Amino acid sequence: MNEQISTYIISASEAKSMAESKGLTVPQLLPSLIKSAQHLARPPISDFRVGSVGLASDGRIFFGGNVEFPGLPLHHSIHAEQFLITNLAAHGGGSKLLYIAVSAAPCGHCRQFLQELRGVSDTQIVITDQPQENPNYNPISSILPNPFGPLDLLDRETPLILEKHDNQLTFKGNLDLSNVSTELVKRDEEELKKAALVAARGSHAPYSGCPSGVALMDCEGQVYKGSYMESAAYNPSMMPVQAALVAYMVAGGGGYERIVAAVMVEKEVAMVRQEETASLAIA
Ligand SMILES: O=c1ccn([C@H]2C[C@H](O)[C@@H](CO)O2)c(=O)[nH]1
Ligand SMILES: [Zn+2]
Repeated sequence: MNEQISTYIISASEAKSMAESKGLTVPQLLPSLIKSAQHLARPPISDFRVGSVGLASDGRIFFGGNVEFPGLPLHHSIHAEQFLITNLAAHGGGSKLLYIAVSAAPCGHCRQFLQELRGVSDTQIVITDQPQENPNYNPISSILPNPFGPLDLLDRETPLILEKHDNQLTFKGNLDLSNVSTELVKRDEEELKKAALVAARGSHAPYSGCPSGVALMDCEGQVYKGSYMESAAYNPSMMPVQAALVAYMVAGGGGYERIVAAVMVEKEVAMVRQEETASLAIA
């Protein structure tokens, strides 16, 4: 009954059969997966494991866990809900978030970050550590009434976080790769560079107009990319290194020491720059 799941995405067919075998609907299944999501968390500072599990409109289940980074300022941490949204944005193919279960009440930043999803007030949320015996789903609007969100700043046509973005960025000339490990062969450098550009093109940065993306490479030459994602309220934004680390973990990446190279792409002249913060995070 309580088997541990060590994957960050469950296919629609598997989700359906898991639910059926327990006599549950798929939304009812989510709270039973919270322990597995908590198991995926990496919180060496707080030792407080937060798990989140979401059901997407394509029937797949997406996981998120909180991630903390010793040696970095606390605002570099990834909250479980943010992890889940980043996972869904990267792998959901435009699917919406219909249901979300979280182990603990989401903080203010997470409630705000969720506003980046179009129509999220209708998404149903359940908080599993609440005192009542059978916690129920309620709309997100019940935990953040009177929200400030993307439509306060953008027109309705601007793509939101789970929608397709193409920022039309291109390289001006040869990218300076002098910071990239010299052990990397030219082919790997090119691949990393291209992946970071793809990530920057997919970045959700409608508020600053300064998209960015990061690509990481592990010691086996595997590449993981992450797109910067802004929040209408600015501070709960998801930085590109963190987004790439989410991709690394979702793909089953192990310890961070296996990451041997990183490339970040952003506009040459940008009001909002990631370079210094990104360098701090990957040092
Ligand atoms: O909404 C929240 C609130 C907190 N945390 C994490 C952040 C940090 O790693 C730990 C303690 O705050 O819990 C989340 O993941 N989500
Ligand atoms: Zn939070």
